[in-house]
Amino acid sequence: MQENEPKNVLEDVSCFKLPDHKTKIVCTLGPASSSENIIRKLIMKGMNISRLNFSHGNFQDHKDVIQKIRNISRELCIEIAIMADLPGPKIRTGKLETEPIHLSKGDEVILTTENVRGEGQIIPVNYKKLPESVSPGNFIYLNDGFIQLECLKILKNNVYCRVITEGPLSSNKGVNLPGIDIDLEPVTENDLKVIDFALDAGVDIFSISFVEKAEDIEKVRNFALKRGKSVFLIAKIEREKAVRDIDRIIEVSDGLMIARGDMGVELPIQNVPQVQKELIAKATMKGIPVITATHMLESMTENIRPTRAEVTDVANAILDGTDAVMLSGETAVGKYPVESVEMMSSIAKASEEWRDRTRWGIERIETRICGVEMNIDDVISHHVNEAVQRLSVDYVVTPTMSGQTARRISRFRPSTWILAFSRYPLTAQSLTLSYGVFPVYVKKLETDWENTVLGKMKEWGIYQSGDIVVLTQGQSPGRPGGTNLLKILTLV
Ligand SMILES: Nc1ncnc2c1ncn2[C@@H]1O[C@H](COP(=O)(O)OP(=O)(O)OP(=O)(O)O)[C@@H](O)[C@H]1O
Ligand SMILES: CC(=O)C(=O)O
Ligand SMILES: [K+]
Ligand SMILES: [Mg+2]
Repeated sequence: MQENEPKNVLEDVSCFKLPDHKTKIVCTLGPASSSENIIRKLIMKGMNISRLNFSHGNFQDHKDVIQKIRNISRELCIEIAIMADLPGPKIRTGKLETEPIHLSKGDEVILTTENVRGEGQIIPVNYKKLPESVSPGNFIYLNDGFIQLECLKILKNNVYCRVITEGPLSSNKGVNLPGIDIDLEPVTENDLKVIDFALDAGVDIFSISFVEKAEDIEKVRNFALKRGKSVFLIAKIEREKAVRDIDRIIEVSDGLMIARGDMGVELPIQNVPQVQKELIAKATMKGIPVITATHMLESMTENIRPTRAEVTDVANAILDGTDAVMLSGETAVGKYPVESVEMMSSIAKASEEWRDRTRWGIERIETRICGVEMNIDDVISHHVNEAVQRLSVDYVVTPTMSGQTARRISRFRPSTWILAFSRYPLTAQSLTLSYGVFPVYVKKLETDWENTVLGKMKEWGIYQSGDIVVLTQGQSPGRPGGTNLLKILTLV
C-alpha cells in the first residue's frame, strides 16, 4: 500500500466530536456554497464529504474551494473528505445565449454539433458524432430526462427534433440517448487531466462517471499509480451496462455511487428503486461504502421545506442500508444549502434511532453475511457485532491499515460508534464515507497501539472508568487484513 502525503487529513486530532447520526452526508459544492461562511455552516450541520463536480466550474475555482475546505476543517477540527467527481463521457448542451429557455410541446428545435452559442431554436451539443448516432424516430432526453425530444431528420451537423415533453433548459445540461450505442470511452482524456490536477491538489478520492466495466476503474487506478499515488475509487453506477456487469465492477472498486440522475434516463425510471436496493445490498456484503445520490431533497433547491416523498426517500435509503446520502443541486446551486444539510442530518438521526430500536432490516443483513462462507475478518466483525448487541458497549475501537476491518464491522450497522485509527491518511479520509465510522489519523501506530489509542481517548475526555470498549487487533499491526483478535475491555 502506497502512502500519500497527509495533505488532506487532520493531523494529531486533539478534539473529538461525534455527530448525532451515523449516516454520512456528501454535499456537492458550487456557486451557492463556495464561500467560507457557507462551507463552515455545512460542516457544522453535518457534511462529511465535499463533492466537487468537475463537469462544472474551472480548476482555479475548485482549487480555491479545496483550500477553504481544508482551512475550515482544521479550524473546526472536523475531518472532511474531498471527492472529485470526474466529468466522464457525458454529452451536454453547450452555452445558451440567454437562459433558461423554455421548450414547449410541439416546438421544433435543432441540436447542432457546430461550435455556436444557442439561440432561438438552435441548441449546441458537445458530441460530434450525434448526427450519425441517431435516426429519425429515436428519443433524445435533455436535463436528466425532464425534456423529451423525438428525432425527425438529420441534415449534416444538425439533428432536427420535435419537443414531446416540454420544460426549461439551461447551458451545460445532460443529453441522454438511452439504448443508443455511443462511441465514447468512459474514462476520457479530460478525466485524466482532472485526475492530474486533483492529485496535485492532494485530492485522492474520485467518483468515476458512466462506468461500464471493471477496466474503467483499473484505468484510473493505474494512471494514479504511475504518478505514485494511491487512490480511493468510487464507481458511479448510472448505465445499464454497469448494472449488468456489477459483480466485476464491485471487485475492483473501493465504493459505489447510485447515480440516480442519469440512471433514471438510461434505465426505465421505474427500475431505479430496485437497482438501488440491490446495489446497496451488494456493496454492503462486499464491505465497501455506497452513496445514494441525486434528487434526494430536490425541491429544497427552491423551497425551504422538502416534500414528504423526499424525506421518505432519504429515510428509505438509510433503511435500505446506504452508508451515505448525497446532495447535488440542493447545495451546489440551491437557495437553501445549509437548511438542506440540516434536514438530511435530522432525517438520518430519526431513521437510525428507529432502526436501532426496531432492528429493521438488520437481521436480514446479518443473515446474509453469515449465510455464506466466512473468512477470519467476517468472523471477527460478526463477533464485534454480537458483543455490541449483548453488552452495553460504549465504543468499538479498531486500528486499521486499509480500512477493511472498520468497514467490515460497519456492515452490520451497529448502534455503537466505530473509532478507526489509522496511520494512513487515505484510509482515514476514505473511512469518512463508511456508516458509523469515526476515523482518526495518527502519525504513529506501532505495536503499543492500544496505549496510543486509550491515551487519545483519555485526552478527548471520553475515557470513563466502567466503560466497555471492544477492541480488534492483528498480530502484526503493519500488515493489512491480519485482524484476528477481539478483546473486550472494561476501562478502569
Ligand atoms: N461547480 C459548479 N459550478 C456551477 N454549477 C454547478 C457546480 N456544481 C454543480 N452545479 C450545478 O448544479 C447542478 C446539479 O449538480 P450535479 O452535481 O447533480 O450535476 P449534473 O450536471 O446534474 O450531473 P452529473 O452529476 O451527472 O455530472 C448542475 O446541473 C449544475 O447546474
Ligand atoms: C450523481 C450523478 O452523476 C447522477 O445522479 O447522474
Ligand atoms: K460529473
Ligand atoms: Mg450522472
